[in-house]
Amino acid sequence: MNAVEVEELSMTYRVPVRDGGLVAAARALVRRQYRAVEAVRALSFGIPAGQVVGFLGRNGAGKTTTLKILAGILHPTSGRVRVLDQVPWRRHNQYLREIALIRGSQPIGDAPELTVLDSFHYQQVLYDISDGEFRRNLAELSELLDLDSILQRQVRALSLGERMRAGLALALVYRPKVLFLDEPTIGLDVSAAKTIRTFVAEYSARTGATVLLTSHTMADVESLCPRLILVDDGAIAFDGRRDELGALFAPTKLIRVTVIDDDPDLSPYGEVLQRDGNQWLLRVARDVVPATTARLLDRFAVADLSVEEPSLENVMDQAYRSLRQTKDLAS
Ligand SMILES: Nc1ncnc2c1ncn2[C@@H]1O[C@H](COP(=O)(O)OP(=O)(O)OP(=O)(O)O)[C@@H](O)[C@H]1O
Repeated sequence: MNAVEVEELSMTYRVPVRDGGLVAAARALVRRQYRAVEAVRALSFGIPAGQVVGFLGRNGAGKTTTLKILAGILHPTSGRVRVLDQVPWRRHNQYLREIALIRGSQPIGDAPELTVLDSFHYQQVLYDISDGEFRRNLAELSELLDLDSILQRQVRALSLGERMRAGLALALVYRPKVLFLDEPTIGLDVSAAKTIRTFVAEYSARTGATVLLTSHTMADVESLCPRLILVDDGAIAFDGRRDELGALFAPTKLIRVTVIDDDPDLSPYGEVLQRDGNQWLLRVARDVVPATTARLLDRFAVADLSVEEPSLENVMDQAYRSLRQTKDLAS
C-alpha cells in the first residue's frame, strides 16, 4: 500500500470578481460574481512509504494547493485521496499526529511571544507526547538542528533561518510519518539551506518518513529527491527519475574533454560552451554522444573525457519553456 495515494484530484477556487469604481462595488454587495480558477486538474500519483519525492512546477502550477489538500487544510472539488489510508480533510486526530505540513514562508505557528522551548511544551500537550519520548525527540532534534542557543529565545526575535530550524523541529517532535515540505529553504542563505537539506535527508533515513517536497531551489531537489513529479497548469506533466526528465526535456549532454594535441580544434564535434587551454566543454545531442566520444578518442590524444548530464536547473528551464510553448500553441 502506498503512503500517499491520489486519484483524479481536482480543485477549483471560486474567486470573486468585480469591475473597478464605486457603482460596481455597490452592485457587488447585492449580487456577487465569481470566476472559477482551476488550480489542480485530475492529478493522480502514488508514493510508497519512505520515498522522498520532489513536487515541481512553475509559479501557480498548483503545488501548494495540492499539499494543502493532502495535509487536510483544503477540501478538494473532486477526487480521491488517501494518506496513510486516511482521508486528509476529515482531519481525524490520529491523522494530524501522523503528518506535518511545513511551509518555508510560514515555518512557525502563530504564538510569536512564546519562547522556542515553550512552543515545544505546547506541542507536547497538543500532540499528547509522553515525557520520555518528548525528551528523546527534543534532544535528537536539538542536536541535528543546533537548537540549544535558541531554545530560550522568543519566537518573534528569531531570524528566518532560526525560525525555519525551530519550525521544522516543532513539526517533527511528534514524529510524523509523512512530511509535506513547501519550499523549506526559501530565503535561506546557502549554509542554512544546506543544514535543512541534510536534516531532511537524515530524518527520512532514520525514521523512514515519506516526504513530498516542493522547491524552486534545484539544489534541494537534486540532493533529496530521486523521483520528481512535475505539475503544469494543475496537471501532471512528468513523473519519473531525474535522468528520465533530462532525457525528455533536455535533448543534449555535455562532453568535457582534455586533449594533449597542439592547438586542437574541437568545434566540429559539438557546440563549444567553454574552452580553457586544452580543456573543452561541448554540448552534443544525446543520440550522438557515443559516436562523438568515439570520434574524439580516435582523432585526438585524449588525456581525460567525461560525459555529463545538464544541470537540473538547465533541464527545468528547458522543461518550463517547452511546456509554455505547448500551451501557447494550444491556445
Ligand atoms: N485561496 C485562493 N483563492 C483563489 N485562487 C487561488 C488561491 N490559492 C491559489 N490560487 C490559485 O490557484 C493556482 C495554483 O496556486 P498554488 O499556490 O497552488 O500554486 P504553486 O504551484 O504553489 O505556486 P508557487 O510556486 O508560486 O508557490 C494559481 O492560479 C493561484 O492563483
